[in-house]
Parts: sequence; C-alpha cells; structure tokens
Amino acid sequence: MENNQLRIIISGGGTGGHIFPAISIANAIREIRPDADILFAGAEGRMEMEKVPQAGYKIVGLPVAGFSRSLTPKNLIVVLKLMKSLIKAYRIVRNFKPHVVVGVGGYASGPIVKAAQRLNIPTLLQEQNSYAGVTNKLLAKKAKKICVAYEGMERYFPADKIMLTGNPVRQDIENLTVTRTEGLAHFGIDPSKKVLLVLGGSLGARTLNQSLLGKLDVVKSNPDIVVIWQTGKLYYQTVKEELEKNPVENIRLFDFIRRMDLAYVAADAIISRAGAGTISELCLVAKPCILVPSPNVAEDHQTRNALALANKNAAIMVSDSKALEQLVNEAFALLNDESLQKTLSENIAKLALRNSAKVIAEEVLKLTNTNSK
Ligand SMILES: CC(=O)N[C@H]1[C@@H](OP(=O)(O)OP(=O)(O)OC[C@H]2O[C@@H](n3ccc(=O)[nH]c3=O)[C@H](O)[C@@H]2O)O[C@H](CO)[C@@H](O)[C@@H]1O
Repeated sequence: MENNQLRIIISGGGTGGHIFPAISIANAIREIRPDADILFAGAEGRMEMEKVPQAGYKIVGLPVAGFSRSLTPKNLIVVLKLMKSLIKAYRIVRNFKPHVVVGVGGYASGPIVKAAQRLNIPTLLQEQNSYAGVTNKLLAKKAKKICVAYEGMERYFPADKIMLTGNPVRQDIENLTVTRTEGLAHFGIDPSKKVLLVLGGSLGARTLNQSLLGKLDVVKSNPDIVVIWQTGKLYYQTVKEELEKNPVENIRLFDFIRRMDLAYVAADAIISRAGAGTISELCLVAKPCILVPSPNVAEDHQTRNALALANKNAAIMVSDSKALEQLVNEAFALLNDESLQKTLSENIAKLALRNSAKVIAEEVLKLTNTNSK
C-alpha cells in the first residue's frame, strides 16, 4: 500500500436502501479522485457482499447481526457477534489506515465507524431516512459531518454537523433521457392507455400484492388503465399463480424491475412503499403517488418518510392497515383526477435534491484534510 495514496472506507448495507447510495458515493469519489483506494465493509451473508464486488469494489465482511426486538437468548449471540465485529473492525481500520470513514447505516457501519472514531479518524454519516436509527444517533456525537435527506434532522443530530444533501440516486433516474413512448413500448403498453406503477421496494411488499389481488375485478373493469406490478422476488410465484387462475389482460407482472427509468416515465401514477431511496427517486421524477409505509421497519421510519411528503400535499398516504380496503380505489380515483395529479406532481418536484452523490463525495474529500484531534 502506497503511503500517500488516498484511502477511504465506506461501511454499511443490509438492504438495497443502504447499498445503492453507498456505491453511488464511491463512484462519485472516483470521478473526482480516480486514484482513491476505496474499501467497503459490510455484514457477512448480506446483499452487499454480492452487490459491491459487482460494482467493482472490494469488500470485507463483519460477523455482525441485528438484535431481536423481543427478549430472547438469541440476543446473547448477537452481543458476541458484535464484540467480534468490533475487534475485527479495529483490525481493518488499523491495517487499511483510511483518511476518512463513511457510514451509510445498516449493521456494519456501527463497529467500523466506532473504531475509526476511537482511532481519531474523521467520519461522515449518511442518513437516508427522515428518522434517525439508533446506530447513527450514537455515532453522530463524534462524526464530523452528517449528510441527510430531510429537513428537521436536528431533532436527532447536532445541528452544526448536518448538511442537507438528499439521497444519492442512480444517474439514469436523476437525469431521465428516455421518453414516455419508449417506456410504454418497453412494457408493451398501447400509448392510448393510462399506467399505474406498483412498487414494493427492493424486496417487494406483501400488503401491496394482497391489495391488488383482492381488487382484480376493479382492475379488470378498467381496461384503459394498465398496471405495471412489481411483486418482489419472494411473492412473485404466488401472485403469478393467482393470475393464471384469474387472467387479467391489463396487468404486466415483474418480480423486480431493472429499468426503473422506463417504468417511471411510463407511469401516470405510482403506488409505493415509503423506502427513503424510492422516495428520493419519486421526487426527481415528479409523479403523483400514493405511499403505503411498511409497518415492519425499525422505529416505523417509513411512516415518517411518507408523512414528510403527505404533510406538504406532495403525496397521498394510505396506512398499511387500510390498504386492502382503500388502496386500489384511491389509485384509480387519482388516475381519473388530473387536477389532483398536477398538484401532487408540482409539490413533490419541489422536494427533489440533485447531485447528492457528488456533494457528499466532496464533503468526504474535504474531511481527508481534517485533523480530527
Ligand atoms: C424493508 C426495509 O428494510 N426497507 C428499508 C430499505 O428499503 P429498500 O431496500 O426497499 O430501499 P429503498 O426504497 O430506499 O430503495 C429501493 C431501491 O431499489 C430500486 N428498485 C426497486 C424495485 C425494483 O423493482 N427495482 C429497483 O431497481 C429502487 O429504484 C430504489 O433505488 O432501506 C430504506 C433506506 O434506508 C428504508 O427507508 C426502508 O425502510
């Protein structure tokens, strides 16, 4: 390892919501400093161990896992793993000698950022959600900079360290170059139809799938509306079997959509979970949407993400418990109300934050000159 080479560790992961921003930040650092040596640290067995090498970066894994929310003996094993991870994290940071360490949230960022802070290496945190998780709140005290995507984050973090940068969004979505005609052609949809896009987040959402399955008759009786439906990998087979029993011509079914840019341009309205990454994209593509926060995430942060938009009349929020009954009717009503579509689009566009990855990368590079002592 060259002594004067710029070295940066990026830590965190667990779901797409943490990994994709981390990779975007790394790419933006490389654009400015192609010579930078970037090392990722993730959790063994999680999605980052596959996605990060695919993106062309090296990654080391920690044996870290999440606590169960109820009191169970399993949590003892989690404590042991955490201690092992801390020891490993110290070793990684000492050996790699980074000039700065970035934490994007998720299991691995805790031990790595903690170790860096103890060793007086400057750290930067990126919080994607409008509600800060426990780990980031603990790490914030000694962090040099905290890049956030929502206003009002001084509720959780020291105000002087916060910078409103937004969440990094893939280039092809931030700067859409495809047309609606191309989007419709990609999904085999006639240009005279309206399109409802349904997104369950990177893993899919059971409630959204059940809400649609329960209202197939409504979808069928509106043949001028075509539904592009992302089920998630886990639920795809079940939904497909249901649709084989009860075929609906105006549905296009996918487990995962690779060309989100084409899906977004094709859509007239969108139903979505309220994951932070998806919301940042929805603001940039400025489409009218209905958000259904997942009740299964830490500290109910998706509800807070969704409320940040709903309170500004930038999105409609339907709670998970009301979705089965209300969601599809609400979406079809929105598709038939152009004035509401226009208001929601205009308001959501105002919340868009651009160039986040580049701005965060610049902040990371500024810290490489900081003396943290
Ligand atoms: C269940 C869970 O823990 N969810 C969390 C996870 O969400 P999750 O992993 O679902 O992530 P986000 O909603 O933040 O982002 C999903 C990303 O996957 C992409 N995508 C999605 C579907 C698809 O078919 N194709 C595709 O490419 C989207 O364009 C987006 O870029 O991390 C977010 C950011 O910390 C949190 O706010 C969420 O609460």
